[in-house]
Amino acid sequence: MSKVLVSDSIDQAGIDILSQVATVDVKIGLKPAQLLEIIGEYDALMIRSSTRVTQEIIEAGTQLKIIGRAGVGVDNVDVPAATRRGIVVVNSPEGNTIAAAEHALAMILALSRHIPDANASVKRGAWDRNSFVGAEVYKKTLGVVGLGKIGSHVAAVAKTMGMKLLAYDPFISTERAEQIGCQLVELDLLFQQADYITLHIPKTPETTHLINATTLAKMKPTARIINCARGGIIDEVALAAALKAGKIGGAALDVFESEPLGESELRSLGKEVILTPHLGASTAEAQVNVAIDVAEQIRDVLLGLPARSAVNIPGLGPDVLEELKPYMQLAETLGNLVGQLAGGRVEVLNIRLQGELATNKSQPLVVAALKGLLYQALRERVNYVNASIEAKERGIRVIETRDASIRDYAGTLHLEATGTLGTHSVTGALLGEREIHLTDVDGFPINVPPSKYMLFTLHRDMPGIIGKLGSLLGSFNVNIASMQVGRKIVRGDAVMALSIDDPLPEGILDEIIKVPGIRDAYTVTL
Ligand SMILES: NC(=O)c1ccc[n+]([C@@H]2O[C@H](COP(=O)([O-])OP(=O)(O)OC[C@H]3O[C@@H](n4cnc5c(N)ncnc54)[C@H](O)[C@@H]3O)[C@@H](O)[C@H]2O)c1
Ligand SMILES: O=C(O)[C@H](O)COP(=O)(O)O
Repeated sequence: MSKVLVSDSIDQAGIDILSQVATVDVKIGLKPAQLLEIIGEYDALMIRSSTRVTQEIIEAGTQLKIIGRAGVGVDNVDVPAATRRGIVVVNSPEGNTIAAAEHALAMILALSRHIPDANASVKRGAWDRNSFVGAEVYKKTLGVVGLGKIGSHVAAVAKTMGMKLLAYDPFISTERAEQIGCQLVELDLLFQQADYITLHIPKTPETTHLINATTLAKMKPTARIINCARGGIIDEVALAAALKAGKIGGAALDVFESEPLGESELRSLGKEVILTPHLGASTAEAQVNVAIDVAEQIRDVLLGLPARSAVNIPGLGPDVLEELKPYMQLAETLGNLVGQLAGGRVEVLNIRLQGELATNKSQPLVVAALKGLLYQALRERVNYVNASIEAKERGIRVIETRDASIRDYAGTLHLEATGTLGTHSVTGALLGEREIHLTDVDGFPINVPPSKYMLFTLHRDMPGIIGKLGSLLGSFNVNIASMQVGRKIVRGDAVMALSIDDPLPEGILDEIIKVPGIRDAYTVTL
């Protein structure tokens, strides 16, 4: 049975799903050295934002197949290191969207009405109604930096509170922003005009310290800034200095450059600052959502199925996956087959996506074909995550073409590879919902389902050749399960595809090509 390590606090709903297929160990609060010591035992790791999955951890995780992040941000995971090792990294892109957005909205209102400090003063026994006079958000300007899932929800709710909305997001169209009721503006203008600035962007090299002494100086002295996105987007030292000097009105932070927050000037500031310990996703509802979402993906990957929200398998979103799933196996089988026909050291792989597969959405099929192609060399070490990198590192030139006009089946895949045994090609399609059929080998039309052990011959179409091959195989005790000949013209060149029950014994290929009329023979194991 597989083993899963859960190293951050995850809702029981997720643990229950994992337990269907694996032994689950919940070990929260492990020190990096402790995690390093035990990670080698596990097939999957499930985390939130507290566990740092470094390159060292990934390298020690020799059995790891998947790292599941029960939340959105994967900045605590060395994703490139996982990708190189072929480990799938999955997250829950939407499970905590509402929770994080509502936390940001709560911060806006709490900051405006000094709720935390007023509450603390009453609890201390005071009844001070003068120190906590607040501000209304109605008719104020909210600047939303990052108009993605969370930013859009914040904007939509803020609109209903009567706020004017400005937004900055270089990757969002003006139309989309207008749909949400936001005016897209340049960042400087947003900084200058906003009464509230709320951040909903990822932490990237471009966004690190986006809020710094220079940008803070552009804001209104009354501006309040909210960060429920990622620590490090704000330069905390510069923010504390600006708050102290009265150059900015307030700040509400849920995330910090270093978590847990250590010694910080921010802790000593008054009611103009609210600090929460990374609680954006901490609602009962969000925790159930993310735990189920990620546990299901871990379960699927452990069962050999693809994950729907893998961050390191581009293009394999849930909708695409649903449509392409049956074709992934076809692409993999054809890749494996053509790789063996072409022999080792494949230099070029031509992939033509035909018929209904001739769309950009079919990109994962290219990855699946590469996975199949590399299987002979890498076995279980190649997967959807690292197939493209491995192909690149082996210097395989991949040429993709699309041809929607080829419509002999709904969708067909044509692969041609050049390797040590020359250039060979295969074409395949699905019959019915998911039955894989080879429809062409080396340009000769055939119609056979692939089987585990196969033999292909290139021969002259002439009387007696099938009988001679059958007798030869019989003399080596090889049982033929099915056989089909593909030819273009009578008595011209032809291809024979045989499914056999066992692997071909050593040396028999040399005997086969001695049969008069047979020019070449290839055996493959799929
Ligand atoms: N505090 C929490 O507990 C909590 C919970 C969930 C998510 N988050 C964080 O919130 C942030 C937003 O999450 P989301 O789900 O809305 O992500 P998302 O991907 O849906 O949206 C991010 C948006 O940022 C935009 N963007 C990227 N780079 C930008 C840049 N340089 N300037 C302006 N915009 C840029 C993108 O175009 C996108 O629209 C992430 O950092 C995520 O990790 C925090
Ligand atoms: O990226 C996220 O999903 C949030 O930062 C939530 O983090 P958490 O799961 O550790 O609460």
